[in-house]
Amino acid sequence: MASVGANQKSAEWVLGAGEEFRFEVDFKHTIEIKLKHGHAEYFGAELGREASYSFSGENGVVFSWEGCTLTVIGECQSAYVAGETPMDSCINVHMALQQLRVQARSDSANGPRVIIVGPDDSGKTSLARTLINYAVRMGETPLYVDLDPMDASVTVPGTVSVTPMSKTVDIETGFMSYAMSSSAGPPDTPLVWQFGHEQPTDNAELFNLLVDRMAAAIGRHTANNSQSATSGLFVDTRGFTDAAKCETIDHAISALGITTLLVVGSERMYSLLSNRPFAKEGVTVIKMARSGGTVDRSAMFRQQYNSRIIQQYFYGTPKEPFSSFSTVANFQEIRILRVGEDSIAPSSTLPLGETRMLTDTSVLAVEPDEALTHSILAVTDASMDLEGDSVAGMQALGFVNVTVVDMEKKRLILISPVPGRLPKQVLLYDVESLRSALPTDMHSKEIIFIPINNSNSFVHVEGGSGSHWSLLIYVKHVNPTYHYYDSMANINYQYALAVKSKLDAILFGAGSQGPPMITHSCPQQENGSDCGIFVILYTDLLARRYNDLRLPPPIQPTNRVSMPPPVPPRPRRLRKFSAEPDTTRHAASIALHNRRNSSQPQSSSLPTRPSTYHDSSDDSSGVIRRPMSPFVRSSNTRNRMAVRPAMLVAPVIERAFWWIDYADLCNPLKARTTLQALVNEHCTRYNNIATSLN
Ligand SMILES: Nc1ncnc2c1ncn2[C@@H]1O[C@H](COP(=O)(O)OP(=O)(O)OP(=O)(O)O)[C@@H](O)[C@H]1O
Repeated sequence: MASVGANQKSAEWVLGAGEEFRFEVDFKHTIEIKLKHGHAEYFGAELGREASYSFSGENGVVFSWEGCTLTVIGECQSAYVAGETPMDSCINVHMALQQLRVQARSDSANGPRVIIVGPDDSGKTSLARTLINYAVRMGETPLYVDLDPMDASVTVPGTVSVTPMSKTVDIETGFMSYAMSSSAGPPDTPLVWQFGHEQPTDNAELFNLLVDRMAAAIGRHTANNSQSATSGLFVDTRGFTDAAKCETIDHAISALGITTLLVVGSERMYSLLSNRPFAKEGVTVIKMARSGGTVDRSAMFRQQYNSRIIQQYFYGTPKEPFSSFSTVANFQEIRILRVGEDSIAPSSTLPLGETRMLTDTSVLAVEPDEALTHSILAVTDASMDLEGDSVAGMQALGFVNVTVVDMEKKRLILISPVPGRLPKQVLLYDVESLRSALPTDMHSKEIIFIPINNSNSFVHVEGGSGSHWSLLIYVKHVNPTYHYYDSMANINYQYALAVKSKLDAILFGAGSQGPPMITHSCPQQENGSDCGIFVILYTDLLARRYNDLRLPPPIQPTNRVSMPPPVPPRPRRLRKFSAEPDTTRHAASIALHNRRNSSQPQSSSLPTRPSTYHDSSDDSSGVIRRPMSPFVRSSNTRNRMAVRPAMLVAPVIERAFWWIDYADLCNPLKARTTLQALVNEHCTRYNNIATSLN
C-alpha cells in the first residue's frame, strides 16, 4: 500500500448520529482517514482518535452511533455520507446473540453458532466482521470460520480456515492480521486447510470433508476452552443463490452445530432456506437487509485483492513488513500431491457407460515440471509415508511459492514466509490456481486468448514486473490446439509452455501432454516497447477473423457449404513490412468480403471446399452434419459463439490462422504513425471481444 502523498487534497466529513461515510478507493490510490471528533467504527472496530488509517483497493464504511468528524486525505473513486444503514438490525442481532452467550454460560453449554449466507457481494463478510468485533468488544472470544475459498480473508485464496478471535479485526489489514505470527500469539493462530477451488460445489465431497475436519478441530478447541465455547462462532460462506448449491450449506450447518442462520439481502433465499429440514430442527433463520453501501466487485478487483492477500502473506504489510526466505527442495526429498479429479471436465463428457475411477478426495502424485512455476503449494502436516486419501483433509502448516523448477538439478526453489528447510515434505498442489484467470464456464468457450508475460513475480505488481508480452490462444474444436504468437523472436516461448502445461492439467488431467502448440510467424516489433500493442492487435485481428468467418447466417444442416481456398501463409512478407499494397491479399479479402455480404453461401463464385477438410461427418450426399463433440452447443440464437456451426470448425480454424490480414500492419508508414492511435480503439475492441467471450 503506497503512502498518501504530501500534496494530496484533504477533506473534512461530518457525520450525524446513525450516519456512515462510504468510500471506494482503487488499487492505484491510497487514502488516509483520521477521526477528529466523536466516536466512529469500521465494521464494528473502534477508530482511535487522531490515529491515521490507510486504505487502498478497498470499499469501506465508517459508521458513527453518535456523530463524528473525519478527515480524509487522498483521492476516492466515490465518497458520500449515507443515513440509511442496516446497523440497527445488526446491533439487535448482536444483543440477541449476547443474551444467548450469557444463557450458555449459566447452562455450561455452547454459545450461539451463526452461519451467514447470501448472494455475492451482499455484505456477508462485513456482517460477520461487525458482529465479531461487537462480541470481542464485550470480552467474548468467538471463532471465525471462513468457508469462502474464493475470498479467503485469513490466508491465501483457495483455503478454508478457523480463527479464534480475541481482539478486534485489524482496521487496515482485516482478518489477515491473524495469519501474521508477529501480531497474533499462538492462541490466535488460524487453522487452515487447502481446498483449491473457488466454489464449494466445485468439489463438494472434498469441501464437506474439510468442514468435518474443521468441526473436529473446533470440538477439541471448545472442549478445552469454555470461554470460547460460550462465545460461539461465526461462519462466513461463499455467495450463492441457487437452491441446488444448498448441499454444502446443509452439511456445514449439521457438522458445525449451527443454531442461527442469517440470510443477507435475498428474500428468495430466505424463503428457500426457511423450508429446509434444518429450520424445522431448531435452527433459527433470520432475514437481514443488504446495506445500500455494498459494492459489486468486478473479477479484476477480486483478482487484485487476492493478489494483495498473497503478497501480504509472504511480505507483510507496509506497516508491518516481513522478510520472505528462499529455500531449496530436491525432488527426491518431497512429495507433491494434488487432491481430487484429474480434470474439471464434467462427468457428462465421459464416454457413454464409463464412470469415474477416482473420487473427489483421491490423492494423485504430481511429477514436478515447469507447470509448477509460480504455484502456491500448501505444506501439509502429513508424514512422507502417509498413504491414500487421508492426506486430503490434512491441515496446511503454511504455504510456499515455487519460483524456479530446475529440471536439470531436479530441485525447486521456493519462497517461504519462514526461514530454514521445509518443516514437512508433503506438499499439496493447487492446479486450480490458474482457474481464477479463466472463464468460469470454460467448457463452452471456443477460443481462449491468453496474454503471456515473462514476469517472475507471482503477485500483481502495479505497472507489471515482466518485460515482454506475447499471445497464446487455446482453440477448442474437434482437435483442440494451442497457437502461439510472439512479436519478439519467441522469447516468451518457455512461459507460454508453462501456461500451456497448467492448462493441460486443468483441461485434460494432471500429467497430460495436452494438444500441440503451434508457433506462428507473425509481424515483429521493431522497438523494445510495442509488445503489448502487438498482443492487442494479434488478438483483435484473430478474433475479428473468427467472428468474420462466422458472419454468414446459420447454415441449415441441409445446406452444402463451400469454402474458399485457404490463402497460403507468407511468413517472409509478413515479417518484412512493405509499403506496396498486396494485390493478391487484397483480392482474397474482397472474395471474403463478398461472401460475408451474401445471404447465401457462394458456392458458384468460390471454389468448393478442399477434400482435406472433409471430415467423417460428411456423408455421401454432401450434407454436412454436426460432428459429435461433447462441447458443441446447440443453441440457435444469434449469439455469436452459439450460432457458430460446428461443422465449420476445422476449416475455419485452419484458415483463420493462414488468412491473417496484416495489410494495415504491413505498411510501415501507417504502422509507425497509427499504431499508438489504434491502441485505444483496439483496447475497446478487445474489451468487447472479452465481454462477448464471457
Ligand atoms: N455499508 C457498506 N458501505 C460501503 N461498502 C460496504 C458496506 N458493506 C460492505 N461494503 C463493501 O462491499 C463489498 C462487499 O461486501 P462483503 O465482502 O462483505 O460481501 P460478501 O457478501 O462477503 O462478498 P462475497 O461475494 O465475497 O462473499 C466489500 O468491498 C465491502 O467492504
